[in-house]
Amino acid sequence: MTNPAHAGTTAPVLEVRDIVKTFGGVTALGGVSLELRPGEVLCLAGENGCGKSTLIKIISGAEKPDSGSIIVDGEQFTSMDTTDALKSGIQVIYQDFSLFPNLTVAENIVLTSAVAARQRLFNGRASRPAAQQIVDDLGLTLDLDAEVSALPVADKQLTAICRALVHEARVIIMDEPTTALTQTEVGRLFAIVEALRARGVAFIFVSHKLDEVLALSDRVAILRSGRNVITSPAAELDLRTIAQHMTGQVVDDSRRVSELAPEAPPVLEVEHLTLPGAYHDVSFTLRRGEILGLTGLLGSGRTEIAESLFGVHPYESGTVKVDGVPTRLRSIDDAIAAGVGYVPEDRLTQGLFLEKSIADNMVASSTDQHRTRWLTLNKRAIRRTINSLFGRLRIKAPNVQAPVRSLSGGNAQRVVLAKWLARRPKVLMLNGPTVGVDVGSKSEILDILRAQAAEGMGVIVISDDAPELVASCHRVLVVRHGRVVDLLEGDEIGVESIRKKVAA
Ligand SMILES: Nc1ncnc2c1ncn2[C@@H]1O[C@H](COP(=O)(O)OP(=O)(O)OP(=O)(O)O)[C@@H](O)[C@H]1O
Repeated sequence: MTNPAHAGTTAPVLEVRDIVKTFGGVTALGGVSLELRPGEVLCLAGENGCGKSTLIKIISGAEKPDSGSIIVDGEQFTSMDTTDALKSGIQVIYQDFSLFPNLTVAENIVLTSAVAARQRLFNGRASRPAAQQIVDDLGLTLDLDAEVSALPVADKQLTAICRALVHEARVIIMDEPTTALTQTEVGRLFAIVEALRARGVAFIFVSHKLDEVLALSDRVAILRSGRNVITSPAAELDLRTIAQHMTGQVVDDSRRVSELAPEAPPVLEVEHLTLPGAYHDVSFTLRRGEILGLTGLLGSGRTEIAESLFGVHPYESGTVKVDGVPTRLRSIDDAIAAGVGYVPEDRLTQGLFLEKSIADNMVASSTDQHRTRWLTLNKRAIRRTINSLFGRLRIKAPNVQAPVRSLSGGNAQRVVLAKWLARRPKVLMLNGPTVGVDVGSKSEILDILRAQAAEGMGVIVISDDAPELVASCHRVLVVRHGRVVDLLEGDEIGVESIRKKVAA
């Protein structure tokens, strides 16, 4: 959707010229340029590790470039610090929103501007009128006195947007803004973005959910390996073309599920599983070699079901059999011992040792699977597993010894996936396996799951990404208000049918 009032006619509010940034031997940005006009929405897209976050950090003063310049309203900076960026009206809303959980909404909205103005004493009460004005101005219903820790994710995001506006933001950069939102909340966010751009606020969206951001963006800038590939009006691009520019190759997102052997035995049998307040009377069977989708809106109970099967929040009643053996999953240890694995949604905070190497992280929880028959560590097998997973998951890093902390978000996610694959569980559940992962890698990750299933693993993909479910799942369970309400099979599985069932 273009904004004729602003597009192309006015001077840029932000220009980035020939930015170069290296980390040790890695070139994160090899001379990137961009420009952004008032009221414009630019989507910044590219594969994991192509340099998006590094560019954002440089624009917001969190990192210094090796060379290049940033021009805000005609004023040139060779590098900015965070205060320069704030004063120039550049605001970044990261995925975690960087809010203070124990402060109220009003205090959070006003706090950064107080810090930027170097106020020594912050008066929380005095913050209320300024916060109220912004909230009213946007027509939001946000409880200013609520403590941020108690807010749903969408309201936290709105708080972060209001905070950006206190400081007269002229450019708001949003990192994966729609990841944790329901469709209704995405609609509400986009309406706010539309209202703000009409007032001349410009946006950069960094997102892997391209279909969503395409609907809102004027232009799309694509980076590949730290360089500009193309910047083009959104109306002239479709998802397939974007994927091609991002990866440099044709991406296959078609439905590809193998024929299940008629005699494939069940690997997981769940009957009448109930956890009051979360889900009720859930029954299903997963067969060896099968990829089963578990879908539903955020809050439908889909995650809680998986977490119970992994022993995180044990179920209260019902029965579970793994490989035909009745199993009580009271703890994570029980689940792991039974051969059940779970790749959680919030991967970065769960289960990675950031200071340790990729290799160490990959095999951290699979030493038992890598022993010789004399029970000593089988170093050769470990090396083989590490090198094979490093290659198959195309982890972008100089080598397997690089610390996980130095990886881009999407690449760190692959390490978590590698860690679980190294264990070779009987049942692997993955929550949002490709959230935050670029289109090319998404298709590769689905290929890897297909290959694991073909070797006999039972795979459960918990996801609200309909195309991903269609591409990979033999059957799809739909969960609503804590109950399984539908089971889609064969030809019934399509993007529209899944979306309809989920929203019904
Ligand atoms: N602090 C750092 N030390 C070493 N290398 C780094 C550091 N920060 C980024 N890199 C490297 O720079 C490259 C670009 O990373 P960046 O985080 O900007 O990618 P990205 O496009 O945001 O990826 P994603 O979509 O996965 O978040 C990657 O190869 C990454 O490993």
